[in-house]
Amino acid sequence: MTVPRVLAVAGTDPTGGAGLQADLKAIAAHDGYGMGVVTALVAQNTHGVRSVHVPDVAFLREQLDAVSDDVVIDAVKIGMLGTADVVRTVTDWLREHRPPVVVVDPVMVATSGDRLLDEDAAAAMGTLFALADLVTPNRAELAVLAELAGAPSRAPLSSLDAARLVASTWDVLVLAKGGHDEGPTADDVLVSPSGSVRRFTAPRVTTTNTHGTGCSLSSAIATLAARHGDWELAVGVAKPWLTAALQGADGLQVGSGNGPIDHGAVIRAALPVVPTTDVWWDDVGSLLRSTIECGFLVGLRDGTLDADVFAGYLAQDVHYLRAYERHLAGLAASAAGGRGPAAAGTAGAAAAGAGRGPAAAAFWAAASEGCAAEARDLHHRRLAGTHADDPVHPTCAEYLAHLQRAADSGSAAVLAAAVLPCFRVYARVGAQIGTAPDGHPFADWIAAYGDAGFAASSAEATRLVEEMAAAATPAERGRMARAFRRSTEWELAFFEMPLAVPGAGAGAGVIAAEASLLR
Ligand SMILES: Nc1ncnc2c1ncn2[C@@H]1O[C@H](COP(=O)(O)OP(=O)(O)OP(=O)(O)O)[C@@H](O)[C@H]1O
Ligand SMILES: Cc1ncc(COP(=O)(O)O)c(N)n1
Repeated sequence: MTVPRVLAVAGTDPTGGAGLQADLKAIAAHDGYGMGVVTALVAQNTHGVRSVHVPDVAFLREQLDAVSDDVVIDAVKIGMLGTADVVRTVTDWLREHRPPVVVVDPVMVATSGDRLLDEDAAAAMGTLFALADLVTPNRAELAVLAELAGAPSRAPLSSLDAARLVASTWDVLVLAKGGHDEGPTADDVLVSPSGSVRRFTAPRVTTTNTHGTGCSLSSAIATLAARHGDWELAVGVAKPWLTAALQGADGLQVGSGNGPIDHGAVIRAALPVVPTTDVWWDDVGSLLRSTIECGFLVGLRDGTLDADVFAGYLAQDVHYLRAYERHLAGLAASAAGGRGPAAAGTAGAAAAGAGRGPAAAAFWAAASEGCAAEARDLHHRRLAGTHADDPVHPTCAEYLAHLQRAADSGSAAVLAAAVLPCFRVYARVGAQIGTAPDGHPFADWIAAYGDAGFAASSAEATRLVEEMAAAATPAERGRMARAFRRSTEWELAFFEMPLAVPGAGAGAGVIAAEASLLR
């Protein structure tokens, strides 16, 4: 089954709620390929129409021909036409290039009350209807069309009779929309030229954000009719989609008047939720591969690493852990509501209370204590007498300076993102290295990397950072992402440091080459 190629011929709405912009969203929401020919440029927003510019009809024809000369059109939806000249131009084009599905939404007056079709143009609509499969008037438009079809203006017909008259007059299906009716349901009635009727009912949604419902419904129906080849199926699928879009409308917060419906409501509900920290993790994929493959870790895994090189690495690790321990303690204090990096208080994740509370504080405090114990143990057990007095290597110093900047940023969320790679990279390295055979020179170290408790800590740290990212402002989330990426770069540099050629920058070259674009 190919993706339906659906052309919308309509006016514009720069705020994206109605007209061509809404059409394209509705078509995309139903897995169609949307195309658009502009009949009128409308300066409007959720409060109403400010002005309308109708381009020359010769240009309109050029737009229409540009599409039909090149693309097979499976369905066309016609919306705002504006003037009688435009109606005639579109009608002439349609006579020559009639696609298999033609839906006309006879847009006459906007929700705001502004006229979108000249009075003399309504009369020209009849010839257009005769070329259509389906016409979708609202209540007021149906009354005008019924009059055009010869109904007496002094004794108005019921909606059903008006729809039957319009359908039989132009041999077209009519969907008489009930959005402007009252009652607990919003019912649309599909009437055929022979007078048969099918009612589509939906709960009425309590909202003032109904801008563009008509445009969206007709585009959805055109796309679905092109796919299913059946009008009742098309209306039956489009109607609950529209109801869901209305239910989501208040959540959009677009404009302060009659806002748009949420065209993405149904799709969003079906999309997988991708945690922010997973997005960051994917972003550093190549750094992680370089880390796993670096000479130091390969030597550690296969046991060929020089013991003195390893001791030199551990000496730097001790320097690192002592600072890292302080940052984790800072996060614990901040999570507990005391003095910590968030105390300087930017509005954002910390202010929203994310990643805070006694459990978060206890987690960071335990992690900090774990670090302190690890540093002491390494210092006494592994380094005794060898590298105990090594000065801080520039790579280690720069990584720590990066963590300090994160701590000084005033955002606990940024600091939490900056400390996270140390958890995650080590847990990943542990999982990758697996278990060492008996007698392996670095067996105890490899066991520490692969410790299940450490993997669980990494998962918990990730969960807390995820919470903070979810509550952060976009700007703060961006700073978190960059702090995370930068720390991951430093993790790689740290592993490359022991085997780096002296004077070559000891890993700093990697940072220069792969550094984040923005710090
Ligand atoms: N409050 C509502 N709750 C549920 N459905 C609604 C509501 N308002 C409108 N609808 C539905 O929206 C669709 C459009 O109907 P409506 O009668 O409002 O057309 P319209 O006036 O052409 O739309 P527009 O607001 O774009 O001009 C119909 O399916 C209608 O039943
Ligand atoms: C270009 C254009 N087409 C149609 C409508 C009707 O939509 P609504 O009645 O929801 O304002 C509109 N406002 N603008």
